[in-house]
Amino acid sequence: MSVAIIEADGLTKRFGGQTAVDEVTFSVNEGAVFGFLGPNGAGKTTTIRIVLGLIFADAGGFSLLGEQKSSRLHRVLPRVGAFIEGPGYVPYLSARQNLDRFLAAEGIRRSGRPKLIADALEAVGLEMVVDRPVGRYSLGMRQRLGLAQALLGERDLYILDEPTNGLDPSGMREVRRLIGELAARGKTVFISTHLLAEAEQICSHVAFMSQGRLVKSGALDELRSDYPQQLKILGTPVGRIMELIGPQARLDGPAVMADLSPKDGPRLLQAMIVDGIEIAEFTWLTPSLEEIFIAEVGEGFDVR
Ligand SMILES: Nc1ncnc2c1ncn2[C@@H]1O[C@H](COP(=O)(O)OP(=O)(O)OP(=O)(O)O)[C@@H](O)[C@H]1O
Repeated sequence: MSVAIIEADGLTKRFGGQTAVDEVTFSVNEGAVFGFLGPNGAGKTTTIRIVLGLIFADAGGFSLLGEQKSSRLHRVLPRVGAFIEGPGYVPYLSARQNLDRFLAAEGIRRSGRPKLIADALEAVGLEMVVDRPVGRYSLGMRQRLGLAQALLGERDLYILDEPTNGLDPSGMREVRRLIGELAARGKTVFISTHLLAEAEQICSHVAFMSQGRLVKSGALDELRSDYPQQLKILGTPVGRIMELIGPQARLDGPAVMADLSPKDGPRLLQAMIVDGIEIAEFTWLTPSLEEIFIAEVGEGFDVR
C-alpha cells in the first residue's frame, strides 16, 4: 500500500481580501517526484510555507510524514530537506560557514558536519567557491547553495520551491540529475515550478495550480492516457495510407496524421504491411505536459 508523505486537505490561506490558496487538496505518496505546477502567483509557495509550518492556514489541514499537528511538526521536520524562495544567508560568511551554522542550529555534532557540508556542496557543483563570502555569490550560485542546504544529510522528503530559478542550462540539467538520483534512492521529492517542460522530464506525478486552486492532479502517465493520442505516419503511397485509416486521416505536410486509440495501432500497421506500403515512420505523439495543462487550466498562464 502506498504511504502518504504529504496530505493536504482543503488548505486555504487569505492575505487581506485575496485568497492565495483556496481549498487545496492533494496527496503525495512515498517515492513520488511530485510536480506542483502553475504560473507565478498561483499559490505554490504559500502552500509550501503552510506545509513546512512557516505560516498557518486559515482553514483546512495537512499531514507531513504522518504528523498532523502543527505544534508537533518539529518532530518530523529534521527528515525534510527544504529549499524555499530566497533562503537567507549571512553575506560575509562562506558557503561552508553558512551551512555549518545551519547544521549547528539543527543540533548536528561539530565532528559530523564537515563531511555533510562537503558532500552537499559537491553535489551542487560549488566545491570551487566554498570559502568565498556568500555576499559575493551570483544569483545562480546562491540558488545552488540553497539546494546544498536542502541536500545536507539523508532526508526522507525533499521540498524544493522553484529550484532552478536563476540557473543556467547546465545548472538546470544538474538539478534534474540530482532529483533523478534522489528518486532512484526511493526519496520523495515535492518540487514546485512554472517550467512545464522541465517538470515533464522529472516528475512522476503532477498537480496543476491556478489562481489559488488545485485544478487537477495525478500520475503523469494516467493524465496523459486521458488524452487522445496522435498517430503520425510517413510512407508511400500516401493516398492508400489515408484510405486504410479512413475519415480520421489528414495530411500534415508529408505526414499522415490521425487521432486514434493506441489499441487500433497493431491492426492498422498489419494492414499497411499486407498492402505493401513502404513505411518510413509510425509514431504515437503523446500530448506534452504543457498541452495537458492548457487543456485543463485554460490558455492563460497569467500572473496574479
Ligand atoms: N505575505 C503575503 N502577503 C500578501 N500577499 C501574499 C503574501 N504571500 C503571497 N501573497 C500573494 O498570494 C498569491 C500567491 O503567491 P505565491 O507566492 O504562493 O504564488 P506562487 O505560485 O508561489 O508564485 P511564484 O511562482 O511567483 O513564486 C500572490 O498573489 C501573492 O502576491
